[in-house]
Amino acid sequence: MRPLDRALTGALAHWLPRQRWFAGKDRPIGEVTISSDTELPVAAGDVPGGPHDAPGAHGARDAHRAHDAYGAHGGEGGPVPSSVRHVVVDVRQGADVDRYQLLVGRRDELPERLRPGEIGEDPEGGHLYDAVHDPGLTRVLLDGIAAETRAGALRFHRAPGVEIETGLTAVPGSAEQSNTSLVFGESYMCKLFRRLSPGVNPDLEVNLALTRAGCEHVAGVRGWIEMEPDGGGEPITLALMSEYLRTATDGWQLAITSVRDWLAHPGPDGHGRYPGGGPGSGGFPDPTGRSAAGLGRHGEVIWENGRAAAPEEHEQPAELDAGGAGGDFAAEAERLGAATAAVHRDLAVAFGVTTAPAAQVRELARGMHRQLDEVSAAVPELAPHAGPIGRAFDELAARAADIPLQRVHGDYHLGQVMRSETGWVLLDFEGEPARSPEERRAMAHPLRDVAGMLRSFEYAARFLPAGDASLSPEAARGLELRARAWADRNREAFCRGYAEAGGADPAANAVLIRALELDKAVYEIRYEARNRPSWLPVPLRSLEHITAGAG
Ligand SMILES: Nc1ncnc2c1ncn2[C@@H]1O[C@H](COP(=O)(O)OP(=O)(O)O)[C@@H](O)[C@H]1O
Ligand SMILES: O=P(O)(O)O[C@H]1O[C@H](CO)[C@@H](O[C@H]2O[C@H](CO)[C@@H](O)[C@H](O)[C@H]2O)[C@H](O)[C@H]1O
Repeated sequence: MRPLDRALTGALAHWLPRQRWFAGKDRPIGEVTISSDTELPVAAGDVPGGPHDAPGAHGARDAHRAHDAYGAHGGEGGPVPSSVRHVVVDVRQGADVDRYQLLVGRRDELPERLRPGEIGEDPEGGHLYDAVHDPGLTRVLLDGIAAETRAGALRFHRAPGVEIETGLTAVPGSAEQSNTSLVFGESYMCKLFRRLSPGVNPDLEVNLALTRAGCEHVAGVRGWIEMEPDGGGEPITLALMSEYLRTATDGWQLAITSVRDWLAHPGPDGHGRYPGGGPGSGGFPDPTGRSAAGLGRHGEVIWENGRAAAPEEHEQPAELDAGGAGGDFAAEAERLGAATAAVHRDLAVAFGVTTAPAAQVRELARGMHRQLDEVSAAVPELAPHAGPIGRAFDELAARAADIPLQRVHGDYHLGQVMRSETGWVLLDFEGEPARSPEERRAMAHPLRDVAGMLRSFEYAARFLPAGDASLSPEAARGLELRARAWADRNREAFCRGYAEAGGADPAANAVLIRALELDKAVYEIRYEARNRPSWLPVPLRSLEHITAGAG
């Protein structure tokens, strides 16, 4: 192995667990090996910070000369590379080996803006860094798609009939996400799938099919990148480039804004404050400067039904009507339900529908139990809820009947939808990142997506207070009552919109949807433990509510 590669793999063992998209934060890394390494030459161009933008960038035109590629002088932080390495690494953690892709740049000196992406040092001098933050280098992706380039095993594709505008600067997306997205100008969003799976990525497969079907609820596909595997077989999808929804707003942000309004909503006594700021934030002051009604200075319940409060745990006081606050989300939730039903209809046409016999439903319930056992063993906080959750799965098995199956979104939540000026757009048909490729592409009952979105309403409602460790138990209980009111209102509106637009009625499938929702909650517990441990209280609080009284 070259000293440079040894340095890179050694540094990655420390760097990878600190990345948001790295899925194995709960286990130590045994070994990192490079499975593919392709140098991508960056063509001359006008992108700010690009190789030819640096004063004195002599030698940069010959992209194949490794030293010159990194060795020209001048510009902010020294020489600007004229090529970037596309590296695929295998990461061994115990018996598991996961494959990740990286764009690795090398500079003699790292400018300030690239320092957060530093991976490690080159033994011959200089720094290796995550090149997704370097617009001078990431343009190679856009240029490659525009020109349908081939480089080593990499294949760049343009969507049929699409012209690509080049010369756009890429900025990494700022959203909370499992992959890395680059926004080119205001035109394209290119998502680099960080953890690679064999074969076509369902996000590409489904988005292409829905784009071809003229579905108005997806971002149109503009291109993609894939890699031919060693020894042949189906190409591995590396990236998907879609139309950038410039004016659209993330569903999660819209929902959180609504929740914030609701928590700050004044009530009859004029008391209270809005205390929370989300997991790990330590809280922040009431942005409205006024008091939240129903809640005391520390968020505790101080009024209910016009008197001092001491509600039963499951009581829903009349004042806790989440429709009363400004920024009510229910009309949007209903529209989102209708858009979801429309996409399910298009998916059914594009990929077909099959019937799962009752025996398969019982197998589904067994799979839910298996996941519950695994996650309960790994995350002790789940154990107290395992009994009621398991009983919901048993009930699904006991009442099993034939159900229809089709392709679905598979990991549906508020961060996967955007509200554009024309309506809701669904994103990211990749399925749950922790599932196997076969599971991600498997057909499922469409209510699985409905259950996913119901979980997301539970998350949005609790996200702000969940991170505030300074709340007294009573204050936390007061905020929990408010969270429930918001979640219930939006859950109901979403389900109504879904059923009225022709989707299966969740109310008529109560056993199935409860099992699906609890199964998703168990998945979330594992997801948070592995990826964002500070978020664990969010699904746990919701589980406390959902499983309370279930025996
Ligand atoms: N086509 C697009 N236009 C604008 N923003 C987008 C687009 N696709 C995704 N986003 C934004 O990026 C975020 C992450 O995208 P997503 O596809 O869910 O990535 P990941 O698989 O990494 O979670 C979304 O929540 C949304 O805010
Ligand atoms: O968007 P991804 O495909 O990467 O999905 C994974 O990450 C999600 C978080 O980014 C995670 O979603 C969970 O957190 C959301 C809030 O951030 C919440 O709205 C969802 O309901 C909750 O499941 C998702 O589970 C995971 O697969």
